[in-house]
Parts: sequence; C-alpha cells; structure tokens
Amino acid sequence: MTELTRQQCEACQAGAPKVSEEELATLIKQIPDWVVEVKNNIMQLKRIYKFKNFAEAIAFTNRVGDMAEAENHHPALTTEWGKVTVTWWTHKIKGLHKNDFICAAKTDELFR
Ligand SMILES: C[C@H](O)[C@H](O)[C@H]1CNC2=NC(N)=NC(=O)C2=N1
Repeated sequence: MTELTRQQCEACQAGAPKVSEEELATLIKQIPDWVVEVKNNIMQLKRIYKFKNFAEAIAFTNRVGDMAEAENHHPALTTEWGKVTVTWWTHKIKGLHKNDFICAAKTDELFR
C-alpha cells in the first residue's frame, strides 16, 4: 500500500463511502498515536501534540492550517499553551473518509 503521507486528498461529496471497519483497522495502524472518538454520533480522529510553549504550539497550528488549505480538507484545531488538539473527520459524510487518515499522517509528519 502507498504510504498515506504520499497520497493526496480526493474530492469528496456527500454520499461518498465512509471507511469500513476493515479499512479502519488497516489505516489506524499507520497512525498509531491517533484515537478514534465518536462525538455527536460522528467518528473522528484525534491527537494531542505537546510543545514547550505557546509560540511553538501556534507555529505548528499554522503549519497544519497551510497543509489543510493545500489538501482542501480542514481539521478542528484547538491551540493552548504547550498543546494543540487536532481532530479530523469529513463533514460531508459525517464520518471518516480515507482523506482523514491521509491528513492525520501528514499532520504527524509536520510534527517531526
Ligand atoms: C467546498 C469544499 O469542498 C468543502 O467544504 C470541503 C472543505 N474542507 C473539508 N474538510 C473536511 N474535514 N470535511 C469536508 O467535508 C470538507 N469539505
């Protein structure tokens, strides 16, 4: 399988398929630091990143924002002192699409 970080988000419309249980099991192995959470009945990918101070946290937030614009896929970002919470899901399908796993992997890459 092509590494997630080498893939690009595809245009996704309402009605596009959510990842199956089987696909989820395979994909989550490639982003082991992420957890699947269900919020308002919507499956999401979430990870908390830790930093030394606010400046580093906001700089990372902006890097994630730039990547999101390039992919045309957008996360929820919460920036706090020393901490950024990133949550990915696909609004149009109210759940998880392959795009969310691609972006989660790319977010990890920006942290390294
Ligand atoms: C018009 C544009 O294609 C959409 O609004 C995009 C933009 N970013 C998005 N981001 C996410 N996470 N889910 C979406 O469904 C989505 N849709």
